[in-house]
Amino acid sequence: MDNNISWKHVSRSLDENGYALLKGVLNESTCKEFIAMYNNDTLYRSVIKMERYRFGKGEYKYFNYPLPDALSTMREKFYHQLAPIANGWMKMLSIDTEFPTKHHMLIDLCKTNQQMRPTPLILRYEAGGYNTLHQDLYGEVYFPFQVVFALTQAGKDYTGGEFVLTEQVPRAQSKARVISLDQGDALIFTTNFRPAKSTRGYYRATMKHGISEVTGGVRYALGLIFHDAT
Ligand SMILES: O=C(O)CCC(=O)C(=O)O
Ligand SMILES: [Fe+2]
Repeated sequence: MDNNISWKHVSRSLDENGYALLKGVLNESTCKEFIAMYNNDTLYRSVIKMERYRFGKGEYKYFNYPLPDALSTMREKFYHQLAPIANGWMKMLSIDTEFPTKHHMLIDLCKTNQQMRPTPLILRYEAGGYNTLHQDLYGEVYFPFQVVFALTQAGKDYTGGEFVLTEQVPRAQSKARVISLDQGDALIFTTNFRPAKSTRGYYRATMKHGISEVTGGVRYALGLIFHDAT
């Protein structure tokens, strides 16, 4: 993983937009290693066919514990940098939550709420696949940011399949953003809301994410969610 991430840029972009795009975080061989893991079923605790739950069309697999080392390490590193930003948001919104500095301490908090199952996942979509707008909340304990890594290359491995982020403020319809990811890029984004500024201070702008329809080829992505699930 590229360690030259500018966390100042990340913090500013999250504050302004609710997401931050990091170019070229994973190299091509690391992306291929994750894709190769997809068919190793010993690595996963469950396989979800998205149609069955009307989540969209495609398939994803939740990793089991112990996570592959590379994934555990990335989760700890990202968490450590994102926790202070999350705490800043909680303050802005007057929410009485303070996230611990280390990821294993968040996992301990999850355990106290019976959230014990890992949530990192790999997703796979073929032509016609898509992911409906949603939020990845799996219990009362949740970390407000998550990360998605593009494992395949748009325009080469697949077409369509763009990341969509919507933002909804009170008494208005949703605004959508489409974010183009290249293979190896990481997108950090808010799981359920961002602080938006008004004349009376900050309020919560609800955000959801999804994937537009894949029109050809096969698209893979790796999702890194920090809290465990019930
Ligand atoms: O890029 C993808 O397919 C995953 C999008 C998503 O829902 C996530 O990362 O949580
Ligand atoms: Fe998601």
